[in-house]
Amino acid sequence: MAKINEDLLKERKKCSFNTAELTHLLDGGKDKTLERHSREHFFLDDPELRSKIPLEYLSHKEKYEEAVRKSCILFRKVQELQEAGKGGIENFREILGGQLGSAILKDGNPLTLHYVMFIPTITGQGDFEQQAEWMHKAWTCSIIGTYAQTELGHGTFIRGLETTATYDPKTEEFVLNSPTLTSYKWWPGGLGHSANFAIVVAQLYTQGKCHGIHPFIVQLRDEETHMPMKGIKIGEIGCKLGMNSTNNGYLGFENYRIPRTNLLMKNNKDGTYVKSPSSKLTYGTMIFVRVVLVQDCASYMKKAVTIATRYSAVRHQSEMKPNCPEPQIIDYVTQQYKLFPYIAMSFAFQYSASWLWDIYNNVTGELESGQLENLPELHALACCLKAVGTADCAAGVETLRLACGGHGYMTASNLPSTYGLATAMCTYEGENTVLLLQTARYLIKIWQNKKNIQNLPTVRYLDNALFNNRSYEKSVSWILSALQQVAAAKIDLANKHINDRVRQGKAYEDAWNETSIELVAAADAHCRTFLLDIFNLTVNNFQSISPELKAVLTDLLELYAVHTAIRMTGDLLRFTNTIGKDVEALQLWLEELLAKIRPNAIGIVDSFDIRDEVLGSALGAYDGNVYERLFAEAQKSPLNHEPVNKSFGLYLKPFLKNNL
Ligand SMILES: CCCCC/C=C\C/C=C\C/C=C\C/C=C\C/C=C\CCCCC(=O)SCCNC(=O)CCNC(=O)[C@H](O)C(C)(C)COP(=O)(O)OP(=O)(O)OC[C@H]1O[C@@H](n2cnc3c(N)ncnc32)[C@H](O)[C@@H]1OP(=O)(O)O
Ligand SMILES: Cc1cc2nc3c(=O)[nH]c(=O)nc-3n(C[C@H](O)[C@H](O)[C@H](O)COP(=O)(O)OP(=O)(O)OC[C@H]3O[C@@H](n4cnc5c(N)ncnc54)[C@H](O)[C@@H]3O)c2cc1C
Repeated sequence: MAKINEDLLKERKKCSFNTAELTHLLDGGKDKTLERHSREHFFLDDPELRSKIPLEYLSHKEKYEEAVRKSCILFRKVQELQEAGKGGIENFREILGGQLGSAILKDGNPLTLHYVMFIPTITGQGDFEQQAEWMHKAWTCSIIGTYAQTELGHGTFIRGLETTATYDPKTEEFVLNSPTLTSYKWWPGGLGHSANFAIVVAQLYTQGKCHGIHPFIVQLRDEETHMPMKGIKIGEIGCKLGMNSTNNGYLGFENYRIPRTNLLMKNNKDGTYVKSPSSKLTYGTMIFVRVVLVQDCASYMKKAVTIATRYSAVRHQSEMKPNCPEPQIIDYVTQQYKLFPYIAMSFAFQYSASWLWDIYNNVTGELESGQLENLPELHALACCLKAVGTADCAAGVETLRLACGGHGYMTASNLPSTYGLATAMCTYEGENTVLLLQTARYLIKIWQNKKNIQNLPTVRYLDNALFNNRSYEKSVSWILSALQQVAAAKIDLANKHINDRVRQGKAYEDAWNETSIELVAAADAHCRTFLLDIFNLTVNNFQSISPELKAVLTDLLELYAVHTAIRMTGDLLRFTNTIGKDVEALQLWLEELLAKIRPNAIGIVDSFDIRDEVLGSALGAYDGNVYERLFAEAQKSPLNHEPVNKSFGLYLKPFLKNNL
């Protein structure tokens, strides 16, 4: 084992709590930690899953080929675990998103959509016979699928998709067509050259009538040769900001025929076209992915904040006092302000993600028995948590990269590619503004009709929050109550402005659009009250943890609360009876909390227990040997493999001669 950096050794001695206790708490128990370790060992210690050359130095094509190689091994290994009875959702969570997946495939996995959307859509939308026909092939990976919904012309407005599936009663087939350039499918992961099947979302036509969008199972490529099927035009969409191994593709159809039975029929039981009880049931896979993405936000944030916090303990810079040694940069309070709120935020997102996952499972259970009443609340919550979680995560990763100064800009820090993964989440699975407007739509409806509100756990606070008006106290409960009042006031005001505009003669839709900046802000505030509420409830409910750990979690909870409140200072002053002096008190409380967390900062990020291979960072490794690792990474540059590059003879030398 490498020698541990002296600063980190000192930091670890300062820690006031048992880091293993926090690790177990975060994992859900010691058994779960051991399970995770064994899973990490199974994947990360497999030499086949390592790359010989860092990805950054490969061409676009080579990156893809290496990603396919690794994805196949990953999937084979997941199947081995399933067969050995060691299966479970955690395996998928870890290798598809989260930490293991992004450690092994830093720039994305071209086969992810198979498990994340193809299989869930067959399960959620297929009838019994269809599941019997397709699930075995999909589970055993005899076929690899993707989810082809977005088109060149439409991603958000899916009712506007243009791909057509027209029923031909003579042959009992659907005929798929891409009538325009804008109707080409565009974006689906793995569609370019990896998948041989896809769920294709298309407008269903029977007897000249359009019945709206429906999902179909479509074969794209020959199962033996992988050549595109006749009538299928397919390829990759090209280079992106990040995720360059995910093989996002395009797809067009020319009179491409598929059997009638490939229309997913869970909601059309007798095989003839019957309108489903809610057209939104077709959107179920999107809810599922939004729910799991919130967990990924916590994972990426933990990873980035571990890297930046360890680096900040090792890095020394400037003089705080004349003639004193250069301090660790973690001792600058501005630096603490860049780091510690994101440590706290990781907890907030983990706890809310876990609540959301439970609510999701309850509601999907109800949907199976035809109960739809709780779907709108789930949809509204999943939309805002996905939007706020991914936005905070991307902004957090960028702040943490900046906190690492120049070295944070190196790919060897692993912060740039983590940002690439995080910022993509803000767009895919529903663009964030659009999702916040979905939440706002729900909140406005609730505001206009509060009859049933006490049965709706995520919004029942709105019943009386408008009049909270509590005077300032230094407590989380005061901040929560103030945030709830802000959310209620924002919803109330947006509702009033919509109504005013309608009264002035505007169409409701125009009034909505003119009020939409306020609506987005209302949804954002509502989401932040939920995040704080759940963090607070979770910490308060921990019964059997040590007082030392409880104290640390309380510090983090308070920091999250105060940080949120300070970010919303204008709203507090505007919508609650907070006054200038209270804001000053909040600021002092924030500074007090940063100082309290400072001695435990390294202990807390150590408790995240993220292996060096997962961090993938010269700046964040457990041993803190930052400079040695940066130097070693530089040696991997192909330019350093020869003393003189051929460009010298070709260009530089003649250029230098010409300038003589
Ligand atoms: C087999 C084992 C599997 C295990 C896997 C386990 C774990 C996986 C773990 C980890 C993986 C983690 C992460 C994954 C990692 C990497 C991911 C890599 C790649 C990501 C792939 C990304 C894929 C995509 O992007 S797919 C495309 C997604 N597209 C969108 O999201 C489009 C967004 N647009 C929409 O959703 C809609 O069009 C809209 C904006 C909502 C508008 O729709 P519209 O019909 O116009 O609706 P309208 O506004 O009129 O509202 C009508 C009404 O419906 C309600 N509504 C809307 N949507 C829903 C919904 N989804 N559910 C319920 N209800 C909905 C809406 O509120 C309105 O209601 P009302 O009239 O007001 O009552
Ligand atoms: C990395 C990545 C992977 C993806 N993978 C897949 C995949 O596997 N399968 C798939 O089908 N798709 C996939 N997508 C597509 C993705 O789901 C869409 O890009 C996303 O839903 C956003 O839609 P859009 O591109 O049409 O954006 P647009 O809707 O065109 O957004 C552009 C701007 O318009 C605004 N806007 C649009 N509508 C409204 C509105 N109603 N009100 C207010 N503002 C509005 C948005 O806020 C945004 O600012 C992927 C995308 C990315 C980036």
